[in-house]
Amino acid sequence: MESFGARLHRAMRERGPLCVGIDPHPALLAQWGLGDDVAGLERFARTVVDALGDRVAVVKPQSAFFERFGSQGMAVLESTIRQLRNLGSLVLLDAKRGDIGSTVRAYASAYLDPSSPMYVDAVTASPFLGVGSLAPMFELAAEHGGGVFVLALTSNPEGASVQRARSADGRSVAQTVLDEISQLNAGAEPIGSVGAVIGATVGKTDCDLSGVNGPLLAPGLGAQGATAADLRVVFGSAVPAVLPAYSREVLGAGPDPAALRAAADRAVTECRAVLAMS
Ligand SMILES: O=c1ccn([C@@H]2O[C@H](COP(=O)(O)O)[C@@H](O)[C@H]2O)c(=O)[nH]1
Repeated sequence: MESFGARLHRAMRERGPLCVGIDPHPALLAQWGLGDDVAGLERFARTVVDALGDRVAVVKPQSAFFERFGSQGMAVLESTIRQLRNLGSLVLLDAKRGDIGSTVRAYASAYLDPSSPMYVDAVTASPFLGVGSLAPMFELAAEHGGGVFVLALTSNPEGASVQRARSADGRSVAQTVLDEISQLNAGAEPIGSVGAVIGATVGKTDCDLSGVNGPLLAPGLGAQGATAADLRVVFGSAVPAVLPAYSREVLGAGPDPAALRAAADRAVTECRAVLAMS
């Protein structure tokens, strides 16, 4: 069975280094002429899937925008995941799950067990209860060729006070998370299946990314103010491992499918230029 790292590596080579989020904000639904209701949610998600599902390497539905419509929203999320998988893009569910290990086991079976209706290629996870508490996710991902992206240095300004704080041995919390990811990915080729989330907005960091050997998901581009050029500043020589992520910047071009595709193409061209410079 092919690992998530290998599948992602190939998808980025074939389709370009880009992750597009499906974030149906109420303001975007209105901008697209859709209601802030389940029918609007369904139409929004379907339009993004049809426009981008066969050309973007990774699509990242943001679970929160589906959850807010209860069980009907979750049904839309399930069918969105299914449609994306049929069109060949990798599905990264942005759910940022984390808990004590016995509960994480349930999250793992919800998202990383192929028999689950919510089965995706990869999921985002929060390490606030310790990276080790996420072990059931890492184990199930490894068993079924899935991936896990662990928050390290998030794109929001509030993250720094926790993530840049120093732990007892002098390393930042973010570096501690990255070092644990490095151990999980050690020896993996072409790249490991446990990724780190590092915002494109965070500026120069003193983090050592050289041993991570996993994908580096970079949200914060576009609507949050970061540009493709910032990727070099944040990631330095690790920039080839970056998976740039855009949501509102691309979605704002909709609902015209051709305009959505053009926005995604622009993003991939800009990012490819930066990633190729290293
Ligand atoms: O550090 C993080 C982690 C996750 N996100 C998520 O990414 C998208 C960003 O949306 P934009 O419209 O491109 O700003 C959103 O779903 C966030 O929850 C993040 O922004 N930062």
